[in-house]
Amino acid sequence: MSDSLFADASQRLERALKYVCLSEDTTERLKFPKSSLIVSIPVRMDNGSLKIFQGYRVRYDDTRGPTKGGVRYYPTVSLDEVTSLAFWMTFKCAVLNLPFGGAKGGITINPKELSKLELERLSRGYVDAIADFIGPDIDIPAPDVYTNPMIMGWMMDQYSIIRRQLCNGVVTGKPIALGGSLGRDTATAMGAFFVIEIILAKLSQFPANTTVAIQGFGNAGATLAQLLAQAGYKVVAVSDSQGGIYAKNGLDIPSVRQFKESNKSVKAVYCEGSVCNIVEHDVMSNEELLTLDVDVLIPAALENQITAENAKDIKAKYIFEVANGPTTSEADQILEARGIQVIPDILVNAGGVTVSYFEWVQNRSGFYWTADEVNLRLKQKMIAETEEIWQLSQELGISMRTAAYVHGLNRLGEAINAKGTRDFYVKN
Ligand SMILES: NC(=O)C1=CN([C@@H]2O[C@H](COP(=O)(O)OP(=O)(O)OC[C@H]3O[C@@H](n4cnc5c(N)ncnc54)[C@H](OP(=O)(O)O)[C@@H]3O)[C@@H](O)[C@H]2O)C=CC1
Ligand SMILES: O=C(O)CCC(=O)C(=O)O
Repeated sequence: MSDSLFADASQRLERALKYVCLSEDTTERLKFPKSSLIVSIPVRMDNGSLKIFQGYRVRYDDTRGPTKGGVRYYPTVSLDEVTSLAFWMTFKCAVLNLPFGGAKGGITINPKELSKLELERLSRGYVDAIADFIGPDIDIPAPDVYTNPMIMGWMMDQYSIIRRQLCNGVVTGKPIALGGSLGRDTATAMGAFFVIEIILAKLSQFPANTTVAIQGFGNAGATLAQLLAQAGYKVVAVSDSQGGIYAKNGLDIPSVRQFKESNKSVKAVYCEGSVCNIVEHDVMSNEELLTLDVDVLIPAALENQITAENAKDIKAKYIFEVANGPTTSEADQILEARGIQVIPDILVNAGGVTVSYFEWVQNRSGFYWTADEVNLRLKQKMIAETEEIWQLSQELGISMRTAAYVHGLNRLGEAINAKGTRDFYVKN
């Protein structure tokens, strides 16, 4: 595996470029981020000490519109990771035909170690540091791993203070009371659910005969587990950062969610000495969950989970990538050779940014939609783009991942070409 996540991510672009007709200039542009910002964020801690945290924001490409993408708070966040996530956002927005380019942000921090007030100071400090880099028509942050609507509300408020006017379109995924959209909290999972339903129906894999394992039990993973269980799929395993649980006849997802809420983890070891309503189950590691004998595997936590080391041991027939970048490019080739279908992140998890787009539209128009309107529009978009990518994959005989990149590249390439070469800036 390449040491650089971005170098590995770029290989997907290289593969897809063989199937599109783009000029060399256009191709060259797509290989580099437009601009990258590294900031230091001083935070006064509750004990009076001052700590400096490192933050990032990368705007990858803005040809199709203002850049868009979440902000991650995680101990391993780096410029390389944020650049890769911004790259994926660029393709994701093109795949869903949203009028956005791609961006991402992050802070190297374990937010679980901060008090609520420290977290608020950190989030406001981050916006102070990146304020000239973002804006409703420039770059629009949103939630990602270990960030949430409360943090988005603080960020929007801080930006509005700096600009001395209410700017609720600068951030999406906000609390409803501050201009958030109904349905944004469930959108990533709901979008993934629509993709899973369409693809599995095409492959004659029906809910009652389908076992599912999900890695990651946060906003995306837990909501999707619930949607799948409600639809009759047998969700047999779930996990979080502490490890996983498995029940061969299926877990009762509402009980697991309730249990996690009060015990911080799904892992059964936390059951000891407390009342646990989860059906009888085994505990397992995250690594073990990935190689379970299930029909569907759903990585919904972090990148680089399925690698050249464990790809040969994967037993699932279908992988739906809810996490960004959970499969390395080496693993992709092993899985493809073994006939395991991988449905890629830039399609499967695109429900989140799609409803973020709806939120931005609602903020700009000042006219708010019902949850049914949001979910219906999300469903229409997810179905339409999934069908197109499926057709491309069938016609060209390529994987769903390469087909998704080709689909996005066609739109991106057309937009880059339409802008012209701008050569007069660089020649002479
Ligand atoms: N939220 C969104 O709108 C979107 C999210 N995504 C992607 O989906 C994935 C999950 O995001 P989201 O659900 O929002 O994030 P959350 O912060 O809500 O949840 C993250 C989950 O991952 C678990 N986790 C953290 N570290 C590890 C680890 N080392 N091994 C296994 N599990 C771990 C967490 O465990 P614990 O609960 O114990 O902390 C938690 O259950 C990410 O890849 C994100 O980029 C993609 C598109 C949109
Ligand atoms: O909602 C958004 O704008 C972006 C969500 C995100 O970060 C992602 O899709 O990975």
